Amino acid sequence: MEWEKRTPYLLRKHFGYKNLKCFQRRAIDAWAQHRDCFVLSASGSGKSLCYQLPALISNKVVIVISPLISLMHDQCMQLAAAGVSACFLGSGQPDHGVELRAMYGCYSLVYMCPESLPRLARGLQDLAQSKGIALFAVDEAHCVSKWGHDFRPEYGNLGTLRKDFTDIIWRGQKVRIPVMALTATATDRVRDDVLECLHLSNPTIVITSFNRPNLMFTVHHSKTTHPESYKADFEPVIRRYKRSGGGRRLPCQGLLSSRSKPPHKVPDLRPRQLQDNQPADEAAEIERATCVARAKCPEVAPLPGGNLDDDPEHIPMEFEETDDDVESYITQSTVGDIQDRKETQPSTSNTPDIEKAEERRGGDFEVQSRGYSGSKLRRLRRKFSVQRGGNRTKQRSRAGACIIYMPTRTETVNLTNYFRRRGVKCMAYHSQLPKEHLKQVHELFQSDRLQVVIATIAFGMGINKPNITHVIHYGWPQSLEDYYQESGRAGRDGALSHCQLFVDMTTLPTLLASFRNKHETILARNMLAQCHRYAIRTDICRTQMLMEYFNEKLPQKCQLCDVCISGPPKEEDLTQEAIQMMKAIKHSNRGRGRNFKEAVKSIRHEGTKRTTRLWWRGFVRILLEHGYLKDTTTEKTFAAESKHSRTSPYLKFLMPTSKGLRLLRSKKCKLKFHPQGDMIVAMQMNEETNKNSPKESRRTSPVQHSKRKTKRKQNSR
Ligand SMILES: Nc1ncnc2c1ncn2[C@@H]1O[C@H](COP(=O)(O)OP(=O)(O)OP(=O)(O)O)[C@@H](O)[C@H]1O
Repeated sequence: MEWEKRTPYLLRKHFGYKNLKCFQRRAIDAWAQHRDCFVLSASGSGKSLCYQLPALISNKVVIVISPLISLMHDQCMQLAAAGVSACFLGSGQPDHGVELRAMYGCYSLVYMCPESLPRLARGLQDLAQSKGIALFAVDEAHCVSKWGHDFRPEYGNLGTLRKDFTDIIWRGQKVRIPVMALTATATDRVRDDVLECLHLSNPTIVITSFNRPNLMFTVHHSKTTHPESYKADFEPVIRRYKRSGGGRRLPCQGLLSSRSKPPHKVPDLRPRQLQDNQPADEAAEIERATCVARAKCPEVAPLPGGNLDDDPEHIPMEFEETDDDVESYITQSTVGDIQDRKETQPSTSNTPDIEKAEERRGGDFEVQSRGYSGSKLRRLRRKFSVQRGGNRTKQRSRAGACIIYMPTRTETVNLTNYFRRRGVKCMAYHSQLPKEHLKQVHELFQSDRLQVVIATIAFGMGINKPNITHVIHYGWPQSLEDYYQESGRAGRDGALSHCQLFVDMTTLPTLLASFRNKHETILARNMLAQCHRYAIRTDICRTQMLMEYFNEKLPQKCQLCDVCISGPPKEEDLTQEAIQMMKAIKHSNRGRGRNFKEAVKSIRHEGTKRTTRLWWRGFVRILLEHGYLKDTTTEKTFAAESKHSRTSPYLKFLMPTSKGLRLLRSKKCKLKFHPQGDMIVAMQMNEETNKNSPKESRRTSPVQHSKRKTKRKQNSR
């Protein structure tokens, strides 16, 4: 094929790769045949190259539709480093000359938001007929679909591309400009929706495995809203980053310096090599970033005096108290929603304070950047190659970088403070912080000068940083698409990386506030149910479960996740419990079944060692999954939307199935199951209460308990 001849040279020259990956070859081949294409490939697999290379091969312009300015900016910077001219257009572009030059074909790649498309329609037509447009690439194409996890209504208008650029006259010939849609997260339904909305005609579908074999998925139970939990859950992270030099002394600067205390004289215990390699200006840069943020934000509260060391025992010996702490207060004060200063404790409220789509988009920021071409391009390229090859980067990234996702904005700030007090260099990121601050976080993190970012979902799309070794989700994600996409930020260099999920298994995930119609609410709850199922199951490999969600069958277990490593818990004979539940719901079956809570109450009254509703909820879900019971309410609402409809955690009215009734009649049947996450937590809680309660009340059923009570009353009479 003609295009393949130039590829090795271009690949080596601009990107330093030897070969195209198989899926990249297929996508570019479709483009070369003027065919539309849909590319579905794991995050970090290299989708960008599928539309970047056509620009270089054809010497025409590639128009890339992208959802966030920050994302476009990152890509332009990376292309500049690769010696490819690129620019982005739209509200974030301060230089109007860039738009003019872009429409004259001065840049190989032109990025724009979908909102800009109607305004630029005329210019694009002219460009297509003059310099020529090689391709329209719709990046993060799942935003097109309202079934996707990042729906953007403006993406719905992109269907016009196919109509408007089908018969373009270029150098006397009629050409059809292909459209390429790319995404890393799309279920079958989302994929079909994208194809339909974009009006792709007879597209080539390129689907690769979703699997990222270097990601270790683990799930942990944690009372994520409990004040003690930060300590238990984050100590390993803190230790890692303290060791790698996160808490060194920062130089005092400007308005912050007068507030800081003189440093304690403590011996510097850090390894020699580390001390020598740590540039002092980085910390100053972080500080400067927040100074700027503070200056820009009118509602900044005065800095609190004298309470930097209200937790002195937590200031590590080898780290002097840092001015970074002061910065954390600035970060708080820019939030405006934090009242007191006891924020080293997690929020006790479990109510998420963000609306998902808004938060994700709100995390975008404007960038003062013109296009990259000519001498500017060469300068940038030199600068980047020095940074890339430099020793400093290697030294800094030894512990890897880490993103911690918190469910609420308040909690991002709380945890940032907590980390800083323990000497870890980190910054908060959420949509309500000043844009200047967000931009700085991006830049510092990207250039390895910041190790930990504590963020809401606003920080995610487009973070293409190779050495992120840990992504932690602290609280229930809203969907497995979200979870997988955000976790996909880890291990992009191919190195083994950790994706940890901390959830409170005693609670059910709740929806973030948003405008949804009834159907969308059902869908969103269904997505939550999938997250719950993922976290609670103790007997299926986590990666296999994630792949199953994306309709991919992974033939082997990953051998990395917590289920594969520790193995499922021992099977228990739960026949008696199954019969108890079956009996409890059988008798009040009047067409709609028995309320789950009432059923548990009646079982407790009869006497059982399984006293918590939490345990029964887990167990009922097993029975539902195995077809012994059905949930009449969730069946109606979930069945249409989910292949896992039986496993919804939101139990309401239960009825035995014919299989369940057969179990009641049979004398020999034995039911053995692995207890699930919530059942294990319930049993542990039970044990603890038994340990702490007086001996006589241990392991007594409510019936025994009430009998004992009457006896006591009689005696006293
Ligand atoms: N042919 C190739 N050979 C080797 N490495 C490659 C190749 N193509 C891409 N990569 C590398 O893969 C990494 C991810 O690339 P890219 O940002 O395009 O991923 P992506 O699929 O767009 O991810 P996301 O969906 O998360 O945005 C980059 O660091 C890039 O260097």
